[in-house]
Amino acid sequence: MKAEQKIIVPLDVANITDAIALIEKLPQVSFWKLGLELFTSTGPQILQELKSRQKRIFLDLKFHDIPNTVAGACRAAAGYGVDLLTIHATAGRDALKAATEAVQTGAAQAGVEPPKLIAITVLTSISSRQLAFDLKIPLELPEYALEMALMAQEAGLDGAVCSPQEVAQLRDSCGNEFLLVCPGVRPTWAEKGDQKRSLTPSQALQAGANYLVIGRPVTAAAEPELAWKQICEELATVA
Ligand SMILES: O=C(O)c1cc(=O)[nH]c(=O)n1[C@@H]1O[C@H](COP(=O)(O)O)[C@@H](O)[C@H]1O
Repeated sequence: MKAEQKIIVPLDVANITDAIALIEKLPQVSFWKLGLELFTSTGPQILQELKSRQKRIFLDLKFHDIPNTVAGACRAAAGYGVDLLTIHATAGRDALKAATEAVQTGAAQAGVEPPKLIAITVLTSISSRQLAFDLKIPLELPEYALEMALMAQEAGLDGAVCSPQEVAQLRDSCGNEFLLVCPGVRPTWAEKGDQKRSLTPSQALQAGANYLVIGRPVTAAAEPELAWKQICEELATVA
């Protein structure tokens, strides 16, 4: 796979018009993420736009609820025929197992390929200090992220979302088949914004990430195409 196919760009925009404008501004992007903002504002409508352009789709709805409810949501989401789907590991082992089964059922009922189900370990906007003081988690952040990933793996999920700072450790412990997706990626020239545990694209890939989610460094750049090109050039040096 070419390095640029490992970059997922989020459609973090308010409406379908802005989403289509972004997709058309960056025709080189082959993998798009549909997240909470756009899905809440416009529903699944944008999925058809992406499919008609042969794009891969990460449906990032970050489910977090009781087992019965996440199972229902996963069944419905799997029916859309997307490539990746998220759930929070902190929904717990029973919810993760129920979700794993539900994506298979939902996809089979719709006659589509099931998505890879991946678990959020610790959001990349959370610092070690916030994990300890606000969320009252007594483990060190890397250890906690690893525990969440291992629980997801035991529950039968396909992979996890983690920050680039934990990806090497997760890769070592979870093996090569486990999909590791890293947001919180920042080229040296980009602002961090609300991301607390970032590394550069080349560092994240070298550390073992399968995919990088890179949003604002590209989408909020004065020249998004140029920013995309710079990131691809950086990645080509490691791929
Ligand atoms: O699930 C995600 O994609 C995700 C998990 C996480 O821990 N941190 C995180 O930033 N994300 C998403 O990754 C994207 C990062 O965007 P930028 O910070 O603009 O690069 C956003 O769409 C977030 O919703």
